[in-house]
Amino acid sequence: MNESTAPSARRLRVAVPTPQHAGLAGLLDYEHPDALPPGSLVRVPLGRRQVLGIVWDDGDPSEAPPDLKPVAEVLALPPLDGAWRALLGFAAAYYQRGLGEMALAALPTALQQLDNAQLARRLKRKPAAPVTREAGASAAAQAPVLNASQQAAVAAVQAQLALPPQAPRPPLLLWGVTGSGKTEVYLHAAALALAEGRQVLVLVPEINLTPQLEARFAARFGAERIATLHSGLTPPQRLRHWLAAHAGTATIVLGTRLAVLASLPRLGLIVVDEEHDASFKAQDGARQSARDLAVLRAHQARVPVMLGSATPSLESWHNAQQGRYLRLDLPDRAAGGALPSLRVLDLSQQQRPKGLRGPGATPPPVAQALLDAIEQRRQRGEQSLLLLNRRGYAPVLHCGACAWKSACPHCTAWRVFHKADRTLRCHHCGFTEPVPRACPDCGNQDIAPIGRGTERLEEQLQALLPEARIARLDADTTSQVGSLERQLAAVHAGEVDVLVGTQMIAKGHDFQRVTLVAALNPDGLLFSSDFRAPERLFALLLQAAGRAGRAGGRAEMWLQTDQPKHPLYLALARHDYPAFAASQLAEREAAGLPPYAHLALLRADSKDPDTAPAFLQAAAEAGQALSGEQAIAWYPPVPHPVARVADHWRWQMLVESPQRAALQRVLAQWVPELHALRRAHKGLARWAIDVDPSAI
Ligand SMILES: Nc1ncnc2c1ncn2[C@@H]1O[C@H](COP(=O)(O)OP(=O)(O)OP(=O)(O)O)[C@@H](O)[C@H]1O
Ligand SMILES: [Zn+2]
Repeated sequence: MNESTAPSARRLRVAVPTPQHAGLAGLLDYEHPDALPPGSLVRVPLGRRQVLGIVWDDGDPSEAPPDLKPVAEVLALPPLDGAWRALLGFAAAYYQRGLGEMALAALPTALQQLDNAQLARRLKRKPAAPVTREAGASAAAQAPVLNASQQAAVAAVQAQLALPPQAPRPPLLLWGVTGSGKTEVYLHAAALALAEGRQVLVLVPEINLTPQLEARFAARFGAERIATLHSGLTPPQRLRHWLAAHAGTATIVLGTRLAVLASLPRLGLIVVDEEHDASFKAQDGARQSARDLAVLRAHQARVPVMLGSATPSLESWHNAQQGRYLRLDLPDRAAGGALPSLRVLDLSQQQRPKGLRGPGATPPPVAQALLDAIEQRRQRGEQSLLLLNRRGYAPVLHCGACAWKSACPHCTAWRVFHKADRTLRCHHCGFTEPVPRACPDCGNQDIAPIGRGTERLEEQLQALLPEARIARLDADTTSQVGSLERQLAAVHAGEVDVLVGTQMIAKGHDFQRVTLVAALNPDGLLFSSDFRAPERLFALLLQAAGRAGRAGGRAEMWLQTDQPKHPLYLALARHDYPAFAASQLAEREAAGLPPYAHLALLRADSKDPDTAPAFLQAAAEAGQALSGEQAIAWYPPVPHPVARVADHWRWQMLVESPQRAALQRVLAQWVPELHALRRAHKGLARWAIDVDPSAI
């Protein structure tokens, strides 16, 4: 024992935000006179900076060497509990990230900047009232009487809540057709957990779905109990809501994928709505899946987790078939309406509508029969939704004289023509320029848009239906704070006859007057190279169809396609998700794809075209040498589907194994080698491992 160490000086292991690429696990030693409970938030010196850190485990006084740097400040906050630290520990290991990096990234950034006095003031404040229409609704909002299937689903949650801690709790997969009252099940299940004094975590895939769900929870339970966590909050808002969850004053925490890592000391139930949605998988940082972490978190915390969807992910469906998840079905619409019938329009058989002929006219956006159906709805005071999964006016501008096209100079992609502000915008790197008056290459004045996005659809439709009130909902029309809420309110109020939009209009909304939904150009996804594309397309179309006929009465879903007999569309027409899932799972099994195999991608970018593939090639060789007898397949590097973005060449290589544990073991051995290889490939801009990638 070192005599010069003060007897009370403690050595503490502190998680600090060192990036994984620095090669540090993220736990560094500091000293402090007192024992600090694990989970304490501290400020510590790191290099020349002072950073936020988390005391990770118990200190050891006997080992404290004399040269340790002292903890600079201890934040006056309750410590992060052991369950939270266990969750982060698992997540960092599973996604191959540094523990400190991942744990600190899960905390609000504003926590870095506040001193104890400021923090104390924040803690006294209540969470901000949610900004929603119904925010002021009384806490006594009426709950409908649940139907038998809903009751059975709620009973399953109740049974799990009553189990002793160590008893197994299979995740609950709530498979309910659109409009079957899944949200009502969540509300009742939440009430049970709240009644026991527990916190409820509700995850939704997209930020634009939070306002309406928040409104329903607020109407039932009171807005003051709710904290929201999503990327649309300002740093002070996010801090306030995070603190409310951490202190336990917020008993309902509702948010997008980042909310799964919130500190919830009294967690009692997790709900993942639209669990199939790809947005739950982060596309940067640790690239974690919030859905998968929700299942893990519930398991660790010994609380029920409910995954809800009309079109479950094939992974969850497979888990239910294997008996690992418990499936609960809501086969009927709660309010009594029938599911819409499908009308497939064979595009090759269609006539052009009047008024869109002559030179320069693009093919009609909607066939005449569909146009007539929309007009009939309008005259009856009903609404139509038109889905086109491409925003902007046209995906590319083109010069007829010299064949110039609006390529992005920084990416292997076209720049999209946006007519409203007359710009060409790259949707990959953001590079934006005014539209040239003439062809930049040959000076020809006649440069024309090719193809159609939502902006052009809106314009063309207005010409075809001059009396209709047409609105558009996409990332461009909803970029300003509050604009989404305003536009949705106009639709709910019946001030819109036809709503045109991207997938944003397809998900989750409880529109009461919509009786027709049309997908104008869905075929593209049928032939995508992404193995999950059919699953996504089926989910999107079924979700979209689900927006129609929610108040009862007859409703229709129209599809414009060149492939009227495609099996995916035939299954959709029967609303037959199980048949679709069975055929997809058979294909996945035959091809050795998830859920029958486990994947990881190593991605790398470089400014020059050669470094990234060379790094990946070396990485693949290093991997092969590691895996020995284990059942691991190492694939050669391939360019990313969009090969260059923002002047960087993007490459990736796939690692695959039929066993998740084997893949995890080999990845953990591989990562240190990658750090070494990275130093030997100076031109590499960045690299990252993506475990369970959403596309390959
Ligand atoms: N038991 C019930 N009795 C009467 N109406 C109900 C019942 N449960 C839900 N509803 C109503 O049915 C409609 C659809 O319910 P909800 O939005 O919960 O369905 P959902 O399954 O979440 O829908 P989706 O997945 O399509 O978004 C809502 O207007 C809701 O108020
Ligand atoms: Zn670009």
